[in-house]
Amino acid sequence: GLSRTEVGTEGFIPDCVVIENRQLVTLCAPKGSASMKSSEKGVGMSIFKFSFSQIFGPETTQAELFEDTVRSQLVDFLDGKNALIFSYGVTNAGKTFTIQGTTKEPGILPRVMEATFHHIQGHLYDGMDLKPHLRSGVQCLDADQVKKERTAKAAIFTLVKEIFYLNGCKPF
Ligand SMILES: Nc1ncnc2c1ncn2[C@@H]1O[C@H](COP(=O)(O)OP(=O)(O)OP(=O)(O)O)[C@@H](O)[C@H]1O
Repeated sequence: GLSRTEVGTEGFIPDCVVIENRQLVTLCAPKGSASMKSSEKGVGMSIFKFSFSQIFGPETTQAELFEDTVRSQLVDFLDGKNALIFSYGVTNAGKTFTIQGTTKEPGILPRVMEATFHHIQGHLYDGMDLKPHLRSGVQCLDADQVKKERTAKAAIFTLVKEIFYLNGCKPF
């Protein structure tokens, strides 16, 4: 399999994190660490192996991760099925980077949004008489209720514009 060692990546000590293959990671306690000292005394272990259904190494691009992990869930979601995608890990592990990403390297969330809106293009309902209700219901509004919704929407847009002005940003 692909054997590679994390070297030079911020925060990793060489040989501490070894991606053995697409399914297996070995973690070795660093020299002098508490785990290493206890294992030398015969308490606990200094090497841990973790297996996963698929490991994506540091060379993985946001686009590759999206295609290999999210795309099929997104296709099912657009077909009406439920899907849950979450990131989990210690602080600084890269959760925000993976989900949100950056302008240059957008993560899962903006990619899902783009694909979703692309998918429903031309099918958007721009009437104001249907309102989402609770988890998956829809409320049909009468003329008076529609008027209230329009007023509330206008108020929100005004508020957002004010916030943009206050922050010195261009309004949309
Ligand atoms: N795959 C990656 N490629 C390049 N840089 C990354 C990657 N993953 C994370 N980083 C960088 O590592 C740093 C920590 O990542 P991030 O903020 O996403 O961690 P986090 O798990 O969300 O942390 P916290 O739990 O503290 O919010 C950031 O500067 C981020 O840009």
